[in-house]
Amino acid sequence: MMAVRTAVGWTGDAIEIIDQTLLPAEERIIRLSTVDEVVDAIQRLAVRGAPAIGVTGALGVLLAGDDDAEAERIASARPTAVNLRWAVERVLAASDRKAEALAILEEDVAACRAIGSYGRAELPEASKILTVCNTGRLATAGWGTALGVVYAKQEAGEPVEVFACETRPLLQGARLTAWELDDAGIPVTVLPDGAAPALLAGGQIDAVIVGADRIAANGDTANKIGTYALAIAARHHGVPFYVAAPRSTLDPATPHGAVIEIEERDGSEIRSIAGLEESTRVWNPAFDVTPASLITGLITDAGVLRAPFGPAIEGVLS
Ligand SMILES: CSC[C@H]1O[C@H](OP(=O)(O)O)[C@H](O)[C@@H]1O
Repeated sequence: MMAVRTAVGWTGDAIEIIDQTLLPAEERIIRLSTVDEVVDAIQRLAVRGAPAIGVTGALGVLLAGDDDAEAERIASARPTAVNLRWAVERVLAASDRKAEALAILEEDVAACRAIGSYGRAELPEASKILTVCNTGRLATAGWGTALGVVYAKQEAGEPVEVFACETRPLLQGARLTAWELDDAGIPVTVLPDGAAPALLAGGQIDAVIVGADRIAANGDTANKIGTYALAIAARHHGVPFYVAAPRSTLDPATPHGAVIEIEERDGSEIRSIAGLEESTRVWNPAFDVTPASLITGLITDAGVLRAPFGPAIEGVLS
């Protein structure tokens, strides 16, 4: 079994993940020993979160043997998180693929800690943070990105409280962030996604911190659906809005947010909540794009990047 209770680990000949579809009711660790199992786990969000699926993809290449077509199935399992294809292609190009895959895992652990440290320095000592989706140890190989900032504050003995949007339709906030933070002894309040602007209007939130699935060269950021609405409300109420992500989520090949492919998921994820007929039409995008103009800073493992984001991103990737 995994020593560290994070999203993904390597046993030496298989991948182990926490099956996040079962949380919070059950913390079950499952083994992924084939490419089919890896693709299935990524697509049904048994393992999820841009950095975590990147690490899973990297380790998945080791299960694909020398069949690059099988590795491509992993890289294309979900389209929006840049980390997945980036990690698969980096391992495919390596002379020692196992060493490269394990290096990607260890780099993510270190990146999470660096993000935590840089993010902590951005916030008041006692902070109330609003977030969406899940960006903690269930979304990375380490302690998380946006939630990594929260864990860094806890580790430093600074008072921190989190308000977590439930994050419909799959409820990553209500099911996963609340479970993680309760487990860590960090105060967390779950709220309906639609209540976030009213919470921001109340003036008690010190910062909004979210994760990212792909950050374009100009700083436009794709993240869980609902993030854009948070950014608009935060700007309207003068609350700082940060995106926390490792450099592996920066995508210089994508010039701006309008060209980021947004994963559209099956309508059954919505219909099942409301008991809708199969004939009911549904639009179920998994992500949206927040324009760089609404972002206060990009908290990365190389520091906090500020506008103009283009040169700043180029600087940390050069
Ligand atoms: C550490 S950021 C992870 C990022 O991925 C999540 O999406 P999903 O749960 O569909 O994998 C969400 O966008 C998070 O911000």
